[in-house]
Amino acid sequence: MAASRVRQMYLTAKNAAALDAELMSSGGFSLDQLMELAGLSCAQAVYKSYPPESKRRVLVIAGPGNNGGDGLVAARHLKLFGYSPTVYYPKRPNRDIYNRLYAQLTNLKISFTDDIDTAITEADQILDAIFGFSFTPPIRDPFVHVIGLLESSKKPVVSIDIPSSWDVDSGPPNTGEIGAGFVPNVLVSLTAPKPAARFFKGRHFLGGRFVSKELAEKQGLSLPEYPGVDQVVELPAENEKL
Ligand SMILES: NC(=O)C1=CN([C@@H]2O[C@H](COP(=O)(O)OP(=O)(O)OC[C@H]3O[C@@H](n4cnc5c(N)ncnc54)[C@H](O)[C@@H]3O)[C@@H](O)[C@H]2O)[C@H](O)CC1
Ligand SMILES: [K+]
Repeated sequence: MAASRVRQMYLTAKNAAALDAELMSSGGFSLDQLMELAGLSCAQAVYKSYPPESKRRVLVIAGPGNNGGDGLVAARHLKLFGYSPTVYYPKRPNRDIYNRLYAQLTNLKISFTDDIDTAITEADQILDAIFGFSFTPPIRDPFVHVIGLLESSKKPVVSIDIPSSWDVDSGPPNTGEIGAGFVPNVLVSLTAPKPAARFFKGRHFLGGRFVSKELAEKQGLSLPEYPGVDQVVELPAENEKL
């Protein structure tokens, strides 16, 4: 009898990128679809963590890649859920998908800001959509300044896929490096948690409900069931897994 492969929950940076590519090739998904589901998951996780009655002013900090795109999608859903999102998007690549998301947000009268210092001061909470699984340290400007502000701010932060500035596979930066003091309150892992999530102690959701049982099996992934129609499932805290 063939030995069965041990299935685990974590996806390295390399495997996350490969799975993403597979979803968009043999999986038949378009990037727009995946990003829409990813961003909707993140908006739902924000809603479950900080309902709009208490923390309405959400600052979405969007980076230059698809993590930033997830943040733009989330901003649109957050507006529809009753929040007042503002977006800081300092590096906007001229790509069709991002241009369309930008148009959707401006049509909903979601404001964009260039003043990150004031925006953080005025926000009730922050959605960190700066970097995801393609981040490679060390961090470059203007995000060095932004991460520094997030380190010193006491505002609650929800991070998409990884806490930005953390290495996807090895976790938080070393003491003294940029981001060493950046500890978000909530993490929304997409598809599957990345190894850095092992170091995360706050509320942890899984989103990106687009992997079939067969594909999970093929990838050696063990993923939890999503409840009902939810786009997120809450995972046990790291210390509860011990
Ligand atoms: N299947 C899924 O789970 C899906 C996840 N999605 C999201 O996409 C990101 C990964 O997106 P990608 O475009 O590959 O990369 P990033 O957004 O992580 O960032 C790339 C971007 O950042 C720049 N960059 C990299 N390192 C640095 C640095 N040290 N300093 C400054 N800038 C840096 C790089 O040049 C690029 O411009 C994944 O995490 C999910 O959030 C998809 O939306 C859907 C499918
Ligand atoms: K992030």
